[in-house]
Amino acid sequence: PKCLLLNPVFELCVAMASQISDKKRTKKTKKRSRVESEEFERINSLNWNPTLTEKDDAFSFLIGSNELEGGFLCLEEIDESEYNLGIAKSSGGSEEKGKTKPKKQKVDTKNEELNGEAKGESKEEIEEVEKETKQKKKKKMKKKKKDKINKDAVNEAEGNEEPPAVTDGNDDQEQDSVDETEYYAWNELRLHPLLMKSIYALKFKEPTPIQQACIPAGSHQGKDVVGAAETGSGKTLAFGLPILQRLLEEREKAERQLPENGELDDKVASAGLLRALIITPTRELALQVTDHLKEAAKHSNFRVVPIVGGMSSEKQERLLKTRPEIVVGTPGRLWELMSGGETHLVELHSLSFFVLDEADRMIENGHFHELQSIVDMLPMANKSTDDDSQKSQNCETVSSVQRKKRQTFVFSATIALSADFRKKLKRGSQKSKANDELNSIETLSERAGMRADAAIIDLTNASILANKLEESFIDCRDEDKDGYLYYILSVHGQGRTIVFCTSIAALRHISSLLRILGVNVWTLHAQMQQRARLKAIDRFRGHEHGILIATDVAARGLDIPGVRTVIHYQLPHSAEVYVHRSGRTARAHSDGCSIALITPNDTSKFAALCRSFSKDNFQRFPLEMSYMPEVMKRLSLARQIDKISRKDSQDKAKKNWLERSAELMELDLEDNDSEEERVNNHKRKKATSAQLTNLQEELKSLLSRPLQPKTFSKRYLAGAGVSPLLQNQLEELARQKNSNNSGDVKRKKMIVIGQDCVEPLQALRSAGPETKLNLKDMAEKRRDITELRRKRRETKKRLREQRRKQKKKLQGKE
Ligand SMILES: Nc1ncnc2c1ncn2[C@@H]1O[C@H](COP(=O)(O)OP(=O)(O)OP(=O)(O)O)[C@@H](O)[C@H]1O
Repeated sequence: PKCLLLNPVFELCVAMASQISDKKRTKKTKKRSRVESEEFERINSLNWNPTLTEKDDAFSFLIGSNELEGGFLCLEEIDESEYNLGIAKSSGGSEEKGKTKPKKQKVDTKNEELNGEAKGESKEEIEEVEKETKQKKKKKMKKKKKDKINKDAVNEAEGNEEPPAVTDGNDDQEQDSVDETEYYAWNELRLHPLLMKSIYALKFKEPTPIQQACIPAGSHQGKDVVGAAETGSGKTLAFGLPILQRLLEEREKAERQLPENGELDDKVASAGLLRALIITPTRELALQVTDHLKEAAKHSNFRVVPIVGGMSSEKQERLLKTRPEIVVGTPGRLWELMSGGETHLVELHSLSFFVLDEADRMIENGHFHELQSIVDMLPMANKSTDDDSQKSQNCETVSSVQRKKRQTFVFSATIALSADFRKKLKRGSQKSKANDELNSIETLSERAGMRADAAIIDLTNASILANKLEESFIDCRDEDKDGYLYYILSVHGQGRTIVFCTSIAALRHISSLLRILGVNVWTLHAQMQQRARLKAIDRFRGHEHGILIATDVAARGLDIPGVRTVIHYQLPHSAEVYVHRSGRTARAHSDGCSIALITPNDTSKFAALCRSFSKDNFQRFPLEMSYMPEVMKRLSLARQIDKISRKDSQDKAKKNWLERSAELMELDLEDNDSEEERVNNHKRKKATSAQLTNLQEELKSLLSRPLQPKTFSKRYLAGAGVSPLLQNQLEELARQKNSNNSGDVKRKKMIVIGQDCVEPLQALRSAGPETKLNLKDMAEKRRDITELRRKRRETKKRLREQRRKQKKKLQGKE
């Protein structure tokens, strides 16, 4: 912060501290660097092969790898034990300190052993080094304590906030295995060493732009933040790290004060109180954010608990009894517990951070009533005490200090920031309209207590879409959609794919068809049980080429590495949802592509979508039409099978319902059918069942072969679905045969089917620019169609009028 930089005494202290730590680090690393420089010289002398492909490079996974270990919490895993129910309820910093110590020692020894082994030192030498290190450590700890006290005195005299501790790399030997220089981009953000430890573990080499912008504003300047950045750009840590940073600083400050005046600081006394409340629109997102923050808070021992619907309230109340500092939840369940007077959730006087993730979704229907109630319960600096006590009936004491200090973070990839956002905030803070509905981001932020000097960080570009996302579309008739979907999934089914539908009916329709066609898919929609929802995501996550068919419940926030393709089977209702859906791919440092299936009815919607992203041309997804006859043949069989099976299960369900109802009412069901009808029914059933068997067998035989283009003949070699090695061998064989037949012009070349079995992004990239669709052409075509329709309507009207007149004339004559 500026105030710290302006303070010469503080600057001097920091400079001295960093000099001392630099000297120590130099001594320690001297020996190691000698060994390393020899090794570097040897490596430098080796020939570098620039043609080495990423595939051949055994170490390519180290570069730009995004296979991050995230992991969803399965419902079965959400257990009290995970949230340290054993921890004493008011766990102060000292307790946590005590808890971490033995672990530290264990890690130290382990690392020292490893270091010793690596350098090939003798046992005596290792012991000597160990002794020396221990002595140095003791001396250092003493000095550090002294320094801290001095620094604190200076800071307090100058009225400054405590700067984050400067790490010298010796505190924790665990960091020795990490090359800190690779993480130099984080230095500017001056994060607490315990947070840096988590960042090393996560292997995030540098902060993302939104993190770079939000961390100083949110942590060191203590500002409210409105953050907008593309999907997958790391917004969770952009608000998560400032929260953890400030909580750590507070804890350390209070711990230092303890031995001096012998009294507990307010904030230490409030340990075990709710400090941060994070609200997300979906349960899956809440669990994911919890997971992510837990990783970041791993070394600082702050507890993060998810409170979401679909789990038993009692279980969640038990989790809240552990008094976690950070709660992440969805508005519905949070409000249910808050309105029921859940102690931990209504003690809001201690709340220092209020976060709205995916804020623009919160103001949409279905969320804002509960959210409004939660927001109204927050102690506000600009409300009168009467108002407060009325609004927060269950809220206990309201400390004005906490009220003033609460920070509000509002984040989304598609925040619709109006030009006079700041002005509105300012006006709002002077005159709050109690009856306003939270139907805009501005009113929502204002009512949540956002201050007028909030940092507004908007890093979205004109198109709002992720940078590394390639978009495309397929224009088709309604009845061909299923065919194209099956085509993409079978010819280009590489990597993970999410297929988005707008309605659950459409989701059920395509998932049933695809399963009949032998494509393994998982489904996710809001009507599913929470346990099944989490299981579907877990399974999808666990399968390299998994396919998830989902409604927009999965559109926001879901972070699954390796999602290569997003297919919009039905276009979403808004541009925002399109952005979020497409944002499930091309996350962090990865790329990906989206494919929209556009029917004639969708064209105007699609054009509006393109306009809102300032795009005037869109790429057509390249299709190999010779596959389509085979695709449609399979699809036709699958549709017939689906129809028969559906009818059968409907009949069974109806019969079961009738029988159950009769049983409940203690009635006997009479069979009114005549003998003839019964025989006919039986015959019909038998015929249907035989038809079903035939269809299934026919489809089975088609599915046993790879998908073939129409011109398939002996000259083609089937290569789809085979291993890459066999594929190469087949291609080589085809090349040999082609070169042998080169004189025969009439004979077709031998082609290996499946050689275009590449992921959609690759197919799109190799398709070339000629496949781009100009939106202006599209608009012209649309105008022509509208004109044609208008003319048709007019002709019809004229004809109707003529007929009416003729009829009248005839009646007059009669
Ligand atoms: N500094 C970083 N370096 C590398 N990866 C990061 C970094 N920060 C976060 N990530 C990873 O990037 C991915 C996306 O992060 P996150 O879910 O926070 O994005 P987001 O911006 O909230 O996306 P969305 O708008 O879709 O919700 C996650 O897998 C996360 O672990």
